[in-house]
Amino acid sequence: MKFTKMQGIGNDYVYVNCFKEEVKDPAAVARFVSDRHFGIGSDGLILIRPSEKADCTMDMYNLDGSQGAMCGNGIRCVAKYAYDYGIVDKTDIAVETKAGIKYLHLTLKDGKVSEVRVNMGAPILEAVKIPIVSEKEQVIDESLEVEGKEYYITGVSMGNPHAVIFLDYSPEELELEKIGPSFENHKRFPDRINTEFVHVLNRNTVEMRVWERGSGETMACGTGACAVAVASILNGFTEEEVTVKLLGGDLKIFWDRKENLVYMTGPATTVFDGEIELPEAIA
Ligand SMILES: N[C@H](CCC[C@H](N)C(=O)O)C(=O)O
Repeated sequence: MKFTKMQGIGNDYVYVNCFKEEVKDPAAVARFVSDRHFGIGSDGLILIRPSEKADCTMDMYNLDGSQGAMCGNGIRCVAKYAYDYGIVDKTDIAVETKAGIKYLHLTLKDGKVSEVRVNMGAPILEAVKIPIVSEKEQVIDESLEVEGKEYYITGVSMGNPHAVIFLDYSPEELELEKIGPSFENHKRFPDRINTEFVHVLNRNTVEMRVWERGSGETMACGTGACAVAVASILNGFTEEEVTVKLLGGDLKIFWDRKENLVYMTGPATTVFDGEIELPEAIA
């Protein structure tokens, strides 16, 4: 199977061009290729497939084989891939996802994609649509007990579910691998959840770490950064333009409250092209 390894501020996936390749069992292939010792090593698998309604379709699978509806760092790389590998010959691109069609703009420098701006659509705040079990219609700064400790979460979906927690200290002090799974699998999250731990630095800047549903801690999460910016604005901590500092780099998020649309701007990088022999059982 031919693939391209790409990363968006360190959130790395194996990309397969399904205009040319066929992947019969994406969940199993995701688990195999993601393994950093027996496979290629990645946060998951992204299939780039034809679409009837857009320039292409993005299907995203986490490291554990579960499918996510949307992937922010991933969709920037899909747009760059589509341009670089000739699926499109324009810089305004539409990508179909399970969270609807997303519209992207590629910025070129010396003919190369240097930055990608994504219209991520409207944030979803209704608890039942995230989903998060709650008595209230929205989950804003709501208490959640995890392993006997009380945290306060703000729930936002960007097509995939997020619980945002604000700390008054740097998230680098957290032992994420210890507490992450307890959030991910908490009974109040029927579809599991991506959890972001945030420290507000000023009215336009926050720093965060993320424990992703199905992938564990990643260097960055685009939809997570959008959820963090929305939660920061809802809680009155920042302005509508927020620089989100993640382990792998920064993303610029703008929540246009008038249009109720979230824009994410960041890089997309191709690491290498490769070919891998899949085990017979999943080939
Ligand atoms: N890393 C991705 C998000 C993956 C979300 C996935 N973990 C799920 O929702 O199951 C991003 O850049 O948005």
